Amino acid sequence: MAAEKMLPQIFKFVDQNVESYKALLKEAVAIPSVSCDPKYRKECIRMAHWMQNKLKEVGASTELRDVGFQTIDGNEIQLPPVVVGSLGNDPKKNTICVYGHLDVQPALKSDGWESEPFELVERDNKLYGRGATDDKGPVLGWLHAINAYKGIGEELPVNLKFIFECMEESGSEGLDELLMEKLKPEGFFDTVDYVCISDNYWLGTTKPCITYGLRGISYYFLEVECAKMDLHSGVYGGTVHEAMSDLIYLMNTLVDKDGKILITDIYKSVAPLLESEKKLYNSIDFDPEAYRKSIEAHKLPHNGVKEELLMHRWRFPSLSLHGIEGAAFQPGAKTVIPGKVIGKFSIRIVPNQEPEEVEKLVFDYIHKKWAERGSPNKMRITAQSGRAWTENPDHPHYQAAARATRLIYQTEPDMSREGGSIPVTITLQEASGRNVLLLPMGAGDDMAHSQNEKLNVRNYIEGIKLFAAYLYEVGKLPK
Ligand SMILES: C[C@H](N)C(=O)N[C@@H](Cc1c[nH]cn1)C(=O)O
Ligand SMILES: [Zn+2]
Ligand SMILES: [Zn+2]
Repeated sequence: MAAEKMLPQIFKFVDQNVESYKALLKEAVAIPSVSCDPKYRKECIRMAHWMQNKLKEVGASTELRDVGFQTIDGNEIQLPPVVVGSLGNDPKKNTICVYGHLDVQPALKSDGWESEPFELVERDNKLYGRGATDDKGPVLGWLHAINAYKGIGEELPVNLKFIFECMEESGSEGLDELLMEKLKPEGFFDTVDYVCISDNYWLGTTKPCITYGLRGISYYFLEVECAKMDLHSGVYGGTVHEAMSDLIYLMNTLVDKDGKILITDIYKSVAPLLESEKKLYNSIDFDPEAYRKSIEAHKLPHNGVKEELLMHRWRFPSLSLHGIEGAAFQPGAKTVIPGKVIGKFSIRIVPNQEPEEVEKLVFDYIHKKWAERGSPNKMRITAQSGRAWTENPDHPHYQAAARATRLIYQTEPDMSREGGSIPVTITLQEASGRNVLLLPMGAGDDMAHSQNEKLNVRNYIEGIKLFAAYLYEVGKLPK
């Protein structure tokens, strides 16, 4: 069928199937595939099986690849399998490798959700539920786009390969090894021409973007132990060196009130800002005041200057303090001295910071501060890290995605970077040796990881059309 006719037919098919797309997302959201909590590991495994079946239903050949075990507190825990698949092997067609993740961040209604997080609910044309935008909606978008071609009786314009994991929110354990030591030697990437990931968001709420950079992440667990058990503060207070005081001391040495990281030499290897790069930020559509209002922040740092905010979100490192395990976080006046506390913080790392180098700087700094503290308690710090990634956005692959975006949204997409991390992206770039592109489905106010995560119905449905148009545009690229 001629292109002018085929895509409009696909779009019509998509519009006719909106309810079934919502229903499938509801099914996926109902599986609480929280990867960071071993309590939910069975659900992550169930999620991988669910996805394998869905891929089979669209005609893909699939397998579940075992990636071994994870050690938590000395216990070996089975990692969820990675869903690997392929659809089509026509040597005349381009092949796209699509990656996505099926695991989610934890969520409880009591965190402040308006409805049950694992029950997809529609309110005001928005689909609320954990994983709706990160990343179950986008992953299902690929299935629906494939189905739409089938639905109008058309062949897919490309061959597809799939990698769907269930540990992305927890450092993608085991995935790099699967890619580099198994799939690559087996020839999985030999026919891959392009890699596409839909696991980030537009910068704002109206303008689409295509993303060519991600920050990496270096995540730390800082443990201080003063006793083998929690202690009554009335009985033991004044007679022990408290672990919590030591931890707060250490955590308070990491970053100043304006967000400047205080770790010695941490900025040393950050890629210098070039004049040519500086200019890129001027043209990006980003309204700091709307951004501030959307999160109800009192004031933004960097004097609220657009370019500065974007640079500090995309190309400079930031350090966040996340929480303390073992602390009395529940409501009520608990009078306990915790025996052991684990402070959690992370640094979003950027080109040209390497995780090993950052980890060493952090460890050295913490050990120095610990020596200065002079506490007799036991202190231990561990880390898990993923690298930053950037790509060439002038590549024909990006031009194809821009054409698809213009067709769906009738506007020129911004070329953006992303402050978040998808640890496997750079590994996919290295394993395939091909151009990698991030094609976001959701909007900038979707609140991934937060309370009331949502995906706009419009973003979901137009996103499915965008994926279908992207497959078509990549299909036209010379082989
Ligand atoms: C951008 C992506 N959707 C995402 O949310 N990634 C996580 C990855 C991560 C790594 N360690 C823990 N989570 C993120 O950026 O936080
Ligand atoms: Zn996430
Ligand atoms: Zn994600």
